[in-house]
Amino acid sequence: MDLEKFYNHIDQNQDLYVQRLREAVAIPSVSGDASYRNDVFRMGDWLIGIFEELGINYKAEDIGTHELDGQTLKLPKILLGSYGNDPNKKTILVYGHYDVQPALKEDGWGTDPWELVEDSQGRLLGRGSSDDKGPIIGWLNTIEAYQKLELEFPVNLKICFEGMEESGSEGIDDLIVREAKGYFKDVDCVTISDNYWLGTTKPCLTYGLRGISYFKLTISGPGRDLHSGVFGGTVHEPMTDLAHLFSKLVKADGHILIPGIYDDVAKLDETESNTYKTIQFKQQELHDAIDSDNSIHDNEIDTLMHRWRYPTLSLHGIEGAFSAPGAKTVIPAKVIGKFSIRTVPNMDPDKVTQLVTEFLDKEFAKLGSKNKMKLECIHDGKPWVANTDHWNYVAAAKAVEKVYHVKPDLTREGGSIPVTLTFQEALGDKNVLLLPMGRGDDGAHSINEKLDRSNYINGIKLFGTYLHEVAHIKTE
Ligand SMILES: C[C@H](N)C(=O)N[C@@H](Cc1c[nH]cn1)C(=O)O
Ligand SMILES: [Zn+2]
Ligand SMILES: [Zn+2]
Repeated sequence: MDLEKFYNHIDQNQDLYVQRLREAVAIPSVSGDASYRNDVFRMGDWLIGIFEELGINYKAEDIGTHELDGQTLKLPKILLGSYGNDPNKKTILVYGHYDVQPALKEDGWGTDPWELVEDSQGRLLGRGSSDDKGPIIGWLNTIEAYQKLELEFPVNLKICFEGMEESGSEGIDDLIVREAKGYFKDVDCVTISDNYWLGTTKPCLTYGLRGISYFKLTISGPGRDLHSGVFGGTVHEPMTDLAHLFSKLVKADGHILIPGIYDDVAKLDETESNTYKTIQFKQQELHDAIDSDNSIHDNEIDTLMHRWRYPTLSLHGIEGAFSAPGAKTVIPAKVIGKFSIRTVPNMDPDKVTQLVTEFLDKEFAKLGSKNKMKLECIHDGKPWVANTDHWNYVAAAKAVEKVYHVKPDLTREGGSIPVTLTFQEALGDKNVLLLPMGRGDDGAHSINEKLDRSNYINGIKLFGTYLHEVAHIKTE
């Protein structure tokens, strides 16, 4: 295959690809907010339109309903696509998600989050540009480029795009297990592009993810919100209890205070320790990505270890608390604290929930409060680490070298993609590769999320080259 011709074609079609991403970003497919559910459906339909244009066989799997914000809602369909069916070719499964995190202009976005805006530095700003609309559309652009150039597609491609990843991937595990010997039967390996380079200049292949256990801690007491001047000092205030409990979970330096939480964390051995020494990463890249220098650790290795191989606990928010500007003197009647624990090998989600429950029950009892406390784990997913000696990683490394003229770093990721381990296990220990498209400063989940035009375009080249390399690599 003439890769130069392939790359030229992609360069020449940049604007078409950007336009596609623009259309996708304009659909606010927020899975975690019931009021956007129709937009998540619309986003699925938009992708189906492209599947049809490209002649991808597909099924849109109905996976039932779930409860959200006190409503029973239909879950977004899981799109299963199939492109090519040649028994002499390898079969690669690509997974991605078409839902996004919430975004409000007033959170601090410089532009409308649902309008793709390209700035003077070639950054394509918009919610979902990097996580994960750019990458999933990247795969579809890759198929189109092969078609337009009338090149033989190098592999059989299976596609699995879901619309609930940002909200715990509800319903997908059952589908994967159910279809392991059906739709996913011939899959040789899995590739996921849903994470980011470590920094801003060097591409990487990612072989590990942290798990996540996400908790909802509800404290309720008074039957209604109260006037603090009239009732302050005479009632147990839910917010006071919650603030107290939050303060017991984690220290300011990030150390988790829940007894037993570190017990199962994999011990650091010399082999692993050595892997951190060669990674190209500078503290300054962390500071640039967070627009601040408030890092806990003062060196790169500790920073990476605390992102990849140690658990962390983050406090995310409080539902029901007064949060508007001004000075409302309210005592909220019910507050719901949200926090999550990023888990690492060899932690077990059920044990994490048990430890958190026992600890908070004990701490709440110490308060002597007449309020009620309820703890729920609303979703969890296990950590994952892969074997990087596999041909899947070798092919991807060759592709990176061809497109970026540099050997990729092998990295782990602090975030979570719960479905990764499900694929690996349900498909009979098939290798899974994370092949990121965007950069470490893309601001996924944050304000001003972006995907650099060069990452998007080179990412399409990378996907096409990777499939070409997979087709040619020896598998024994
Ligand atoms: C790494 C991936 N792009 C991602 O953002 N994953 C989310 C998954 C999640 C779990 N609960 C809510 N979202 C993440 O790591 O936060
Ligand atoms: Zn995400
Ligand atoms: Zn994602």
